[in-house]
Amino acid sequence: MWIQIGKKKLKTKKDGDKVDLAEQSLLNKLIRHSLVRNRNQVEVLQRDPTSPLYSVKTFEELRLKPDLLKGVYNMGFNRPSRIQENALPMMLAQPPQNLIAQSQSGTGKTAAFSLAMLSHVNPANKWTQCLCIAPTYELALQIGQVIEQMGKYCPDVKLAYGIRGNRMERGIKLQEQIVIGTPGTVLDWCTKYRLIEPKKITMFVLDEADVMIATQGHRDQSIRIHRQLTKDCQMLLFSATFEDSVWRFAEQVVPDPNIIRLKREEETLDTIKQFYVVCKEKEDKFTALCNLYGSLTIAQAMIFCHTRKMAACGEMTVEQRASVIERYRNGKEKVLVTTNVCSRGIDVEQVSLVVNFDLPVDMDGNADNETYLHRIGRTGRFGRRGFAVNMVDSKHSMDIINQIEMHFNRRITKLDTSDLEEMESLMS
Ligand SMILES: Nc1ncnc2c1ncn2[C@@H]1O[C@H](COP(=O)(O)OP(=O)(O)OP(=O)(O)O)[C@@H](O)[C@H]1O
Repeated sequence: MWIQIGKKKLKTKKDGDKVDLAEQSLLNKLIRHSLVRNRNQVEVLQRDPTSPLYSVKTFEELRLKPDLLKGVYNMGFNRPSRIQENALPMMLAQPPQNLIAQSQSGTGKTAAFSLAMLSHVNPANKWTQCLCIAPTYELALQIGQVIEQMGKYCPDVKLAYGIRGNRMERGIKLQEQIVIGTPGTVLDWCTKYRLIEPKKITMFVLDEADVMIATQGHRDQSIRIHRQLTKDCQMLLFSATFEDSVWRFAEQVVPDPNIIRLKREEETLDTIKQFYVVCKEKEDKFTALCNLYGSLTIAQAMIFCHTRKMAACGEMTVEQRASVIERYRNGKEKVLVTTNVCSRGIDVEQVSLVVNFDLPVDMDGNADNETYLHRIGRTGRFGRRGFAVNMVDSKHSMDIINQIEMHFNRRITKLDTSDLEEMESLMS
């Protein structure tokens, strides 16, 4: 496979499919180099008052503990983003305050609530104090990795993963102060296995809170966990999207919350350029994809399909799926073909292209605007540039593009993938 970086064209694999380590290392260096350029872009955005990455405060001014400050700087963060600057003081206030918070994809929500949990726990107490639940196994794993990285200099704070396959001995209470997991397993840990004492939980975080509320299975399990907590337990709900009905429900469930909410026109990121390609037949979508690859410098891409069969991940176990994502995260795979299971939260900074091979639709065949936003948000992470390309192969899919444009009041530009010059100028 050939990959183009700037004017350089590099072969990633030698004949016989063996990776040349020196070549690979040079490749990684060049990829990193292009990311360094992007980092400067982040600096610029963080000083632009209209950017969601903008903040007036430093991490020091957010009064983080020294060990956490070390962790944050060790991750390469210089300044907080807007959501971090606004949400952290609310999450750390005394007496504790509830929060429902919305911020665009890739603007540092995970980092914000991870910092809140790490700041909140008392490491001397050897029982679970913070519970965080997320909709998928891979997202729970990813959040756990962020907490581990950030908490690198807090050796007494421990974390347990409440995910499928992580078997624990029944009845023996966990000593880990933080548990991150999916709702089904965490519920089992609270009720069936009694590993967690729900009355001792003082911070409860729902990531991707809208989907946790709107999807029936998740909602029932989350509510059952919530019912066992005390009334004083602090509740923190985060997502990039909240449909109106979901927002109303959240406000009913969360007592007296602080609220951080975006206006509809603020939900999309300017750094992600959105296009659609008209394809006469289904097969044309493959040609369009090849053309995109032929003319773009794509570090990594994510391609979304409707069905697991189409994405060829139907037969995978959650562990297999997680290991594929890990390979992708480490740059060992350049393309991830997936269904909606990876539409939310997955954070891989090198993703420069998202393709909606099949457009996101709801049960009634209408545009699923929230899923659309989460899918395209897999690129353009923390101020980076990204491209989102939608394949349109019918009148119905054109209608969906129009619905999405109207919903976010954003233009999605037509792209002719057979016209290389036009592509270059539009996508530069
Ligand atoms: N203050 C910061 N400075 C630099 N990078 C940051 C900062 N905060 C977060 N990041 C990085 O930005 C990327 C996106 O952050 P994160 O995953 O927390 O976003 P998110 O808002 O939770 O995204 P999503 O809506 O997709 O779940 C991550 O790679 C993270 O390490």
